[in-house]
Amino acid sequence: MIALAAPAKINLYLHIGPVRPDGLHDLASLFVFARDGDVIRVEPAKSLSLTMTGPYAPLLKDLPPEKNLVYRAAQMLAHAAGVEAGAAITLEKNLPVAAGVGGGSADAAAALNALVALWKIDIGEEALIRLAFRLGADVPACLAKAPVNVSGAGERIEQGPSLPPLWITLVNPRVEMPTGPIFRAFDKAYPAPPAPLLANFRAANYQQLKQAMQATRNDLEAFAIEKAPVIREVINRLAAAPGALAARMSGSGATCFALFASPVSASRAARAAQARGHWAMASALYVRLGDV
Ligand SMILES: C[C@@](CO)(OP(=O)(O)O)[C@H](O)COP(=O)(O)OP(=O)(O)OC[C@H]1O[C@@H](n2ccc(N)nc2=O)[C@H](O)[C@@H]1O
Ligand SMILES: Nc1ncnc2c1ncn2[C@@H]1O[C@H](COP(=O)(O)OP(=O)(O)O)[C@@H](O)[C@H]1O
Repeated sequence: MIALAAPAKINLYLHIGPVRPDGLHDLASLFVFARDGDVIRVEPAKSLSLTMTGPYAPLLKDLPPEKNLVYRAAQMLAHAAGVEAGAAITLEKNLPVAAGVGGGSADAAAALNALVALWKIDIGEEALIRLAFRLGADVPACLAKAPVNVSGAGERIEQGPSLPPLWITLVNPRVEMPTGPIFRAFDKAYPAPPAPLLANFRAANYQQLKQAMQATRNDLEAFAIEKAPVIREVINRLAAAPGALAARMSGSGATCFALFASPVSASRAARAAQARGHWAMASALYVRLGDV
């Protein structure tokens, strides 16, 4: 049996540009990953099957298997590599769904990595990235767990900066925020945005990290707040939490995050959010390549 973490993805910043001919937006982002999230387990089997466990599994139970990103990842990989064997896949779904923390993308990426190992497939990195991108714009970046600079619509990935040790608190006010409509609201407000630029995100220490966060933004935040004003309150509370270095929304929302230099401060902020009835999780971040 092979078990792989499918960690929560966080966009430390997210700069959005124009729509491309393929309908996706050009973007520039720094993706980082928490040490916790969903878990994928794969075992040899004659055919392909998917079992779901965990607190958010019930939200996906009505999704037909061929729409589940994990099952689709397995089917596409088997087809691309000419694999006849099956796999018994288990998805432990701990992350909220349609939440801006890339749960489905992380699951798909972990399933690809796990099945490449289980089926002993010799697939090059570039071919795996191309296959991942067909599953979802975020999936290629989720193949890595270290910080990555992401551009294109998600298919261009480069090693990101090393960061100081960081802990993160993720808070979701239990609002589902489908990604497509948020991009469409952005298009209405900015019919001709400039090309998005990767930030020169230097963050060798906490002071630089704070400055780098102040110099960047999440271009989708205002549009998610329009749909769910509670997001603004969540960000303000996180920013005011003792020890918070920065707070922002991730992806298209509604999950927001704060960064901390100490695990105790991160856990305290998560407990405060849970006491208000929100979903919250505190975790360490993968901050450099050697971490993973
Ligand atoms: C916004 C981001 C930032 O990391 O994250 P999430 O909020 O989804 O976690 C991503 O770009 C989301 O990636 P992902 O969730 O994989 O998107 P997909 O399933 O490929 O696309 C869902 C929809 O989002 C829009 N979309 C997505 C990516 C992109 N670069 N441009 C887009 O316009 C399209 O309308 C698309 O139909
Ligand atoms: N394994 C999966 N986990 C979560 N969502 C999935 C999965 N497979 C398919 N989906 C679909 O993908 C959509 C986006 O989910 P998710 O990746 O959690 O959100 P986001 O892209 O905002 O982070 C969900 O609404 C769901 O219908």
